[in-house]
Amino acid sequence: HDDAAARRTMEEFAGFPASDGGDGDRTSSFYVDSDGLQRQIDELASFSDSPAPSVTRVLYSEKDVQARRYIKGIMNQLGLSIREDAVGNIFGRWEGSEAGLGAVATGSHVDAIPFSGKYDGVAGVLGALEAISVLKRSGFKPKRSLEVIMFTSEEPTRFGISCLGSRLMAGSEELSQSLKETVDNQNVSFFDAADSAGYKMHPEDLHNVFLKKDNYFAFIELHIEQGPILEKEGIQIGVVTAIAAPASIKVEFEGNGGHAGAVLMPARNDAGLAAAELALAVEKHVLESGSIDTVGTVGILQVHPGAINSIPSKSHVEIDVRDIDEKRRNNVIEKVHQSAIEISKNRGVVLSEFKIINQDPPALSDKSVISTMEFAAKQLNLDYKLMISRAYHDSLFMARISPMGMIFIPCYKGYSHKPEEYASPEDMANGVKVLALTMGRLSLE
Ligand SMILES: NC(=O)N[C@@H](O)C(=O)O
Ligand SMILES: [Mn+2]
Ligand SMILES: [Mn+2]
Repeated sequence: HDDAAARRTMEEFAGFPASDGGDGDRTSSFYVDSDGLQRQIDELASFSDSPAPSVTRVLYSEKDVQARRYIKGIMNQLGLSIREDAVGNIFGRWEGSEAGLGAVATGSHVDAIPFSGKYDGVAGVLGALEAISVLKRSGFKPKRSLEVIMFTSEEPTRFGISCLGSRLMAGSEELSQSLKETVDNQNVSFFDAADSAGYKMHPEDLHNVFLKKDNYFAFIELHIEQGPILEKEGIQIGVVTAIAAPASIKVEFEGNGGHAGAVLMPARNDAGLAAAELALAVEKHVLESGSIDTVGTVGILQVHPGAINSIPSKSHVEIDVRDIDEKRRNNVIEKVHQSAIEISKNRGVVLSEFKIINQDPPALSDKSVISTMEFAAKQLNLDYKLMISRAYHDSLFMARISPMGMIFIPCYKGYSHKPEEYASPEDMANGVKVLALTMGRLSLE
């Protein structure tokens, strides 16, 4: 990919001759410090509650606080003005010449589910900060301000709520209410956990997290694809056109438990078997949806008391169902609910909870943001592919308050949510350049 084209574009943007220092010239207009970026990715991965190469970084944990401090350190070095809202969404701003105009924002998350990798979310935070460096190095002067956001809790790990920070930014009254009763599996309340991480707040402060609809002119998120398509097809950039609709359900069964030896099979009301049967029912309904785009996962299945010689008296199941077609997904959810009721009847156990935690609509990327990302990839002579995201992202909610777009880069065998997750420095650099060019261009609109 030739930087000359990018340099010409930057000159058009910036309206001044960019230096043409040639190879290795750190000041050349479009230089990505790949080594520096990789160093940051590795350093951030060290803030983990699980051994390398895995990363575990749960919301408001000590490691999360360390990671937040690390990100603010880089924002400081870049001379960005830093703001944090009540729940700890962190904003680093590069003031534009027309600060009154809606800013162009980018960002992602640094929280990581148990035993995952070091690129999910991180690529879109450290990569975004490097994109700002690229623009600053090129001498670019923004008109609209540029803002890098580190969202609080994209992963649903601690409180079962995904995209907690971006949902609130997008004005989720429902969430601001439910957080008042929300506790984690150690019975720690959301507010006590936030307080332990330095985010002391009162429930009514949650409304201050809400952002106005036209707060941002555009929001773009850089992310690893988390699927195998780009790598398989040898394409460098994914231009995301839509994000699939995620839903998550919590189910609890209660039976009467008892002695594994003394209670004969006909006399049992086994909550564990009810959970197992429901897990298979989820798979059945998803496979019968008639579309490959419907996916269903039982990522959490727990039985109580959890003793080999005790019949499970309680079971806890958490189900993740997604599809790019909201109606088709909701049909599956309804069928799963019917199965849960049937199973509880057939097995004489109580369906003590069937709670839909979230049932979000899919999001569409904004056409003009898409064409700007396509323009940027072309300028950089990078092949790109229009594609949908099956994973959800903070972009799903930012789309509610801002024209949204996402940039995907290939990742090794499409691995994600596991330690083997990997994106090459070259692919990271490509993503950073497309993001920088896209933000630069949108900032001048
Ligand atoms: N991008 C990403 O991994 N988001 C997840 O939280 C998900 O489950 O999709
Ligand atoms: Mn993730
Ligand atoms: Mn992510």
